[in-house]
Amino acid sequence: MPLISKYNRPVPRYTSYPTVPYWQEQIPEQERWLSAINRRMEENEEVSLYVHLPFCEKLCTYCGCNKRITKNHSVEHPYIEAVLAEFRIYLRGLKRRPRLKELHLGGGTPTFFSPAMLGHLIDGILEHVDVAEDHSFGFEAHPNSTTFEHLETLAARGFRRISIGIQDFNPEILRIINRDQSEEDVTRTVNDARALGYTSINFDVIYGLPTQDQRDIIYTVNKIREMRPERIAFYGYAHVPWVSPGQRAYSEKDLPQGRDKWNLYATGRDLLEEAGYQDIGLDHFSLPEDELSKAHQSGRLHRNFMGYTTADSPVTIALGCSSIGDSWDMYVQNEKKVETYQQIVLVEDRLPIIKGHELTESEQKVRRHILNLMCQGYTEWKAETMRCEALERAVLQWNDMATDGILVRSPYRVEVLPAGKPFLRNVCLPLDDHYWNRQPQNTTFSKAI
Ligand SMILES: C=Cc1c2[nH]c(c1C)Cc1[nH]c(c(CCC(=O)O)c1C)Cc1[nH]c(c(C)c1CCC(=O)O)Cc1[nH]c(c(C)c1C=C)C2
Ligand SMILES: C[C@H]1O[C@@H](n2cnc3c(N)ncnc32)[C@H](O)[C@@H]1O
Ligand code: MET
Ligand code: SF4
Repeated sequence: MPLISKYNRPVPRYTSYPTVPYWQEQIPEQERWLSAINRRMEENEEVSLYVHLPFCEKLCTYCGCNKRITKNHSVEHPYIEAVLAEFRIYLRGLKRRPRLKELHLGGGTPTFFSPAMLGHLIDGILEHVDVAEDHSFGFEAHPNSTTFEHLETLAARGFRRISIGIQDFNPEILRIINRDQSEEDVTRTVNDARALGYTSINFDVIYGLPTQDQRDIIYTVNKIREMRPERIAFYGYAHVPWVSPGQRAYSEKDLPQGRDKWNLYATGRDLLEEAGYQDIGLDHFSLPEDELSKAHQSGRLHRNFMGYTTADSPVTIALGCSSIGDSWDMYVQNEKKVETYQQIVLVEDRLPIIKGHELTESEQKVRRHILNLMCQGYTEWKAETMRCEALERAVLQWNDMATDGILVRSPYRVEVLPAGKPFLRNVCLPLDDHYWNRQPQNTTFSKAI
């Protein structure tokens, strides 16, 4: 397939636009960020809350997330106190009482924390907010540390969604990526979650792990078919050893690349579709009865830093180290180092913002087009409000892509074809003014496939 060689180059994942490497130099002021949130909340007091819980007991060598490895659980208490202190700083600055629509505990490993500590965290948040009737609360679970008590504690506080890190089911692959997890751990977590009333279970799975081959993907997808989680995040392994030195633990020669990696993806996708999962766009599959599939069909899909969601993008307040907040016209990111984060919040009593970006009007339009492509597979600009300069360059490049058969063009419209779905990131690239003004060094983004 020649398309692979043409499109398999470093491309941003577009979890944000502009992407983080192109954010402004200056650090945004706390007051500016608070007024951006307040402005947004004047129209809609709903809030999406993300809490980053960075600790893990053991390093999975492929991991590209912001995490801290330790077996010392005395870190739990000061960290939770810092998160609650950070939330209180927000509450002081907000003009309205938030109505909590989404709550997501990400990591690192939220289940590193004891159930009691997580209960304390959630209670400390819920006491200051109203909860939206159609709220969606979820957390990331490591199968080897998720107990019945964790699931029970969070279910009692309104959690109905759980995302389980699987990566691969083959014990040999798990050994190579230094991951302690058994099939029994996963089955137990899934069964307990279902028994406790969780309605949406997600599995994170990765293709392209070191030494992973067709048999591993088939084996893994067959296990998925048996357990039937509502959603699958099927990620391509991102090799970024300059950010995640743990990835130097294995030889690059063992990484499936190019056509081999593509075939792993294609096999996984075909088997998932055969089992009734729908491809809803970049990396994500879901069963037709799941909210995500329904939102996809009715055009209500939204995408944020954590993947796809169904909400109409309320403001995201992000707590914890390295978290990213988003008011649609502004992003901020928190200090990444645990100790510095805690010092700023607990001692200096201010928000730990270390970078951010205020979007210009044209950046907001580009962001809208990228979201449309990622969430609906098409975008349009007949309306004056959707026009921006970036489209002039984009249209030229899209016309070329149309001849490759990955998208169709019509006046004021571009639509990605099924054959183009794996190249969604490439279809967004022509819109990225920052990228074309200043092309990055090779060590910024991971490859498309
Ligand atoms: C739980 C771990 C997380 C994963 N992604 C994120 C978290 C917290 C959120 C995230 N992902 C990226 C950014 C940077 C934002 C941007 O530039 O727009 C954030 C905040 C993008 C990203 N993700 C990975 C890499 C290498 C990059 C940057 C470069 C690029 O755009 O390619 C690796 C990676 N991390 C996660 C996944 C699923 C993943 C790759 C598939 C989890
Ligand atoms: C949160 C999820 O992110 C995925 N994840 C973490 N690191 C990487 C990487 N380097 N490449 C691809 N996916 C990754 C895992 O599947 C994890 O469960
Ligand atoms: N840490 C958990 C796991 O690996 C959750 C996903 S990775 C952030 O299973
Ligand atoms: S994959 Fe999950 S458990 Fe493993 S190091 Fe990354 S955050 Fe921790």
